[in-house]
Amino acid sequence: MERGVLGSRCAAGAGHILGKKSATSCGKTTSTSFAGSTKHEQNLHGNVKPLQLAANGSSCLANTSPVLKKQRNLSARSSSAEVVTTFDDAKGVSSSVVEEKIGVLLLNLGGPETLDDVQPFLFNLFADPDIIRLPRLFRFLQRPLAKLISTFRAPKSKEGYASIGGGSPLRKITDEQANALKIALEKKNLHANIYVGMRYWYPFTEEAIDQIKNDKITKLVVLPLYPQYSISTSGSSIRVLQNIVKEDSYFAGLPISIIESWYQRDGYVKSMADLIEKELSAFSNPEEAMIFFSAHGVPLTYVEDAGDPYRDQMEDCITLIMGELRSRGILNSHTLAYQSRVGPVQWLKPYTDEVLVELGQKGVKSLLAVPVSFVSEHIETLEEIDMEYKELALESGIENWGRVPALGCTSTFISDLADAVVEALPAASALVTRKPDDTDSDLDLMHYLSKMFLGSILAFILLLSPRLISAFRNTML
Ligand SMILES: C=CC1=C(C)c2cc3[nH]c(cc4nc(cc5[nH]c(cc1n2)c(C)c5CCC(=O)O)C(CCC(=O)O)=C4C)c(C)c3C=C
Ligand SMILES: [Fe+2]
Repeated sequence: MERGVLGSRCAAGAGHILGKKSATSCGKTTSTSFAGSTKHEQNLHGNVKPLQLAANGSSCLANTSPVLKKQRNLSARSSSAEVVTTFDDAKGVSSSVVEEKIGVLLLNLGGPETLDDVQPFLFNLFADPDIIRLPRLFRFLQRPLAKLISTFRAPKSKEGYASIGGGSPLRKITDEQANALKIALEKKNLHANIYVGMRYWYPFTEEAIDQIKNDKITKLVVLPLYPQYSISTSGSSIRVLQNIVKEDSYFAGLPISIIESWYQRDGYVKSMADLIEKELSAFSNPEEAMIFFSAHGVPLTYVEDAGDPYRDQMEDCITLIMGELRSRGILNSHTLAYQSRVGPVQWLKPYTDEVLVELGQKGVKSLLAVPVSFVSEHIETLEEIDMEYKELALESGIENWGRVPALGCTSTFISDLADAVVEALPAASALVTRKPDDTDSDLDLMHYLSKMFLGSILAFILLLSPRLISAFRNTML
């Protein structure tokens, strides 16, 4: 992992842990279980799943088929300590108090905070095997390739970040959401520590996970801040956790419940519909405006070859939001397109930029853009949609342009996320892990050395070859 100033920001990461004192100041409820037995309630909540590792240690979440069911509403369990009643031989019943410390880990992408952070941030992103999926045989190229792509991509990305104030707002917004979630949970009588773990920048997921261990959390709910599941987003962050669970006995025994996706929750759907309804009313002829859902894309192979449920979930999400709007008598036309493609491969279609031009040519005059794959403002809303796509739309003949803001800390939305956490808690169970054996570590060392060797040769060749570089630049930018 590449870090801007190594070590110096770790303290900032620790600042993202909210409510460390809560465990001592909360109420109790009683639950009864027989000594030694743990109740595993797997798949109880539709999309809430205790994480399981396959026997080969790889994730079985990536190929999870989309879960399109509505979540069941289970009653809230508000506790930070529970009385465990055990049957003590023939003597009778004895009780002991086990302190429960609940943690909620919010997973997000992270973004560069300054322009100097852009290249190392991009390196971390492209070094992720869930972002650039190389065949196993070529995995040794991952880091040299990440170095190369991040170096070439950085100037363009920097321009984007410069135009939105010199850095990503993601950290600040995610911290605000974490605070708001903590308060919403407290209102529901659940006291929890909230941790923020970013995949590619500070505070890194690994830092948050360290802190969870230091705080001796006894039950953890993992909540990716992406409404829909993709291998490249929630999947990638969950993999970081899985890898730690494999190595660490504390995490191997920690009851964890992972909320894989939550776009189908009523609270989210209604909050999105509220925002759309409000923004539509700003048009002089609201009923004429087309609702234009723009989702972040993924390469087509993710969906077609790797079984990523992202596209199915996205389409289902749009159907649910439109259903809610129709039930309110809002009958506007709508469409879905995918934005932000990177590199030479085919991404999910249709592409946002192409659809905007077509709509303009077809005579659409009013358009409301709705970013739908993310719940915070970020470079792709503030720069790509608000600047690039708006300009393209206006050039293409669209006259009236509007954009729905990201949900951010909207109270109905945060309150629903809090409900999702409460509902996920009973499903928490220890993860199934496999300890690496000695042969694995020998192989790992050989693998690592050969990777380093071949990777260095390749980086050397590529960096010395101007023709290759200019061909590469033409495809990546
Ligand atoms: C659901 C959301 C996202 C998916 C899916 C996703 C996939 C994905 N992204 C890239 C490449 C880049 N993403 C970048 C920024 C970025 N991506 C998301 C969300 C999803 N990405 C967000 C919220 C952000 C912005 C963070 C911020 O700082 O505000 C970038 C960097 C910006 C740029 O240069 O455009 C890149 C690059 C790939 C390759 C991918 C799927 C494989
Ligand atoms: Fe992205």
